[in-house]
Amino acid sequence: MTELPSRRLLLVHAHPDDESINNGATMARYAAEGAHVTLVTCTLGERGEVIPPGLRHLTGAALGAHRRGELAAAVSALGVTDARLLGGAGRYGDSGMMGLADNDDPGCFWRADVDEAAGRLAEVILEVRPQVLVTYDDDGGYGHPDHIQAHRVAMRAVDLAAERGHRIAKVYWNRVPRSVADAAFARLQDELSALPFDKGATVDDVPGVVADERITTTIDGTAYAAAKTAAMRAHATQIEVAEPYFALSNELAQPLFTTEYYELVRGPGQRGETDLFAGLDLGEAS
Ligand SMILES: CC(=O)N[C@H]1[C@@H](O[C@@H]2[C@H](O)[C@H](O)[C@@H](O)[C@H](O)[C@H]2O)O[C@H](CO)[C@@H](O)[C@@H]1O
Ligand SMILES: [Zn+2]
Repeated sequence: MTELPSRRLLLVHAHPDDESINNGATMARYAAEGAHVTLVTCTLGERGEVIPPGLRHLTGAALGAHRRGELAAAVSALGVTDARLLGGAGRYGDSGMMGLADNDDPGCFWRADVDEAAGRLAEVILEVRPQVLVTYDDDGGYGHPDHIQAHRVAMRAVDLAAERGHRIAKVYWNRVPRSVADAAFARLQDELSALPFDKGATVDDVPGVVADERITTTIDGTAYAAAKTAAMRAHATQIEVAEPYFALSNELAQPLFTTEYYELVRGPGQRGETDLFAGLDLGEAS
């Protein structure tokens, strides 16, 4: 088996597009620095809305296949070569927004057995042996069933992998510090009239906003802004970009962050980190 780089990062996401929105600059930076970046996406997003009128004929499996192609283009823009679908393409269906009848589809990710799905993710962990894992908080950032389930499966897989021989040293949740969000939305209100979007989102619409005190790690991805923006543009059915803002199909403008923030929830570390691998002895057998 080919020797993997000494730094190995695993990110677990719900749908194609979440990786670029939440961690595009981080992924591009670590890939450019030679770390091994593995992305696991849990569904194909086949229940998503479609922004471009010319693509609105895409629904169900056809939309899922198209978004799989968007995901491939996005990870290529980020320089990431190891992108996987949990359990293989289509194993877990898009569950739709919380409260919809879609959530009752027996084949959707929200209805998946967490231990079974986590066992599949643990196999990836035992193969790649990452030191760091990134996922959402227990609300999935904004309460979407697939995001909540991705959190649950990821956190369970960390425990299963540890039982089976690989302990992930550091686990982070995606975050945005409130002071940064407040300042960005103040600027957005000033600039909204010049944007191609009807309205602005609010801070409450942004996943993972927490008090500044909970932020442990700041990844300055300014140098990788172009890669992140290109990756977000690749998800054309879901995202419209008007730098330094973007909107989803709800047409609510929100800031496109190229500095990305994290909360360390497991493992050694301290506030003020600027590296997800901070404090790790990467020479140790792992
Ligand atoms: C960013 C994200 O998680 N997108 C999900 C989400 O999509 C939203 C949903 O369609 C909602 O109805 C829209 O108002 C919003 O603009 C969309 O971003 O949920 C989809 C269905 O589960 C999912 O496919 C998409 O990736
Ligand atoms: Zn999502």
